[in-house]
Amino acid sequence: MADPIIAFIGAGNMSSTIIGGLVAKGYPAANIIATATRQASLDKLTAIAPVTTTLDNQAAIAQADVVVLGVKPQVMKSVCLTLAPAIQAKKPLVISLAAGLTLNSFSEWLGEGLALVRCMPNTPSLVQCGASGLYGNAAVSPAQRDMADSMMKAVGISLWVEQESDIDAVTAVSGSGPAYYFLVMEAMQAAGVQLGLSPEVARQLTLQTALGAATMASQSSDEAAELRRKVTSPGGTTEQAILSLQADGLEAMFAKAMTACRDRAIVMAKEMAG
Ligand SMILES: NC(=O)C1=CN([C@@H]2O[C@H](COP(=O)(O)OP(=O)(O)OC[C@H]3O[C@@H](n4cnc5c(N)ncnc54)[C@H](OP(=O)(O)O)[C@@H]3O)[C@@H](O)[C@H]2O)C=CC1
Ligand SMILES: O=C(O)[C@@H]1CCC=N1
Repeated sequence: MADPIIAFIGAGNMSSTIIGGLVAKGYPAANIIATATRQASLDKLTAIAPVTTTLDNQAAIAQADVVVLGVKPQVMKSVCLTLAPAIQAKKPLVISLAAGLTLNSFSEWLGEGLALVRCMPNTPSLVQCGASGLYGNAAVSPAQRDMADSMMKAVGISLWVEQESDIDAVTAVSGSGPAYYFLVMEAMQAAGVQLGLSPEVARQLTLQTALGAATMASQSSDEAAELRRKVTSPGGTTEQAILSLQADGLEAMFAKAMTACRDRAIVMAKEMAG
């Protein structure tokens, strides 16, 4: 099916970045409907993308081939219980963006027999540089799998994982990952200022360096470790920075942080199940 009608339930940070990315890529805005609880949120969305909006979730679902659940995990159960009759009547492909929440929970809340996909996207979808992990249940048809895949590929890369629990690892790597890079940028900018640069110069150099390093790493046949080696002259300046970061346990810090992220997804699933 070309350009299915997609209803986004929830028009917050994540939905609006996917919608903005889709429309910027040429997906017809007329085929996208978004809902929220506050009209102000919908007005904010239509300022970036001229999609159809409504405060009526049921009306949105009645027209949809794909329903994207973009509300916070904490309210997902209560929202799903109210959506269940409309979803069972229309039987669209249902895609959850929520961290943690399992396909089993969605089957309990929405009823059995639905094609369900868990998608873990990230906010760089807004600039078509998103990275999404997807996992679907057995009811997802090949055509629906293509729909989910095409939707997320329009805003970046989209990879299917082999088991549902892998989505929690995807959350730790790419779902939450942009925040780690933003934190590194904040730290580099602040350190640049401490070393005497103006905030604006430190900011521009930090951002361009992040962009340059990411672009180079994604276009090069060299692994990141080899690219790093090429910057690091023996006895030179970079070596001192890298030795300092490693002595302070950077790798262990990332392993611990990302395990905490993955574990939080598992705990959220348990807290919000039932
Ligand atoms: N932010 C991120 O980087 C990522 C988020 N996610 C997942 O995406 C989901 C959304 O997160 P995020 O966008 O950050 O959250 P936000 O709080 O920014 O957005 C949530 C949206 O849900 C809307 N909403 C709440 N209740 C209802 C309802 N009953 N009917 C319709 N809309 C409703 C809110 O409406 P209103 O605006 O009117 O309050 C709001 O627009 C979460 O499950 C999260 O785990 C996944 C990957 C990355
Ligand atoms: O922090 C969160 O819970 C969401 C999911 C991944 C990114 N943001």
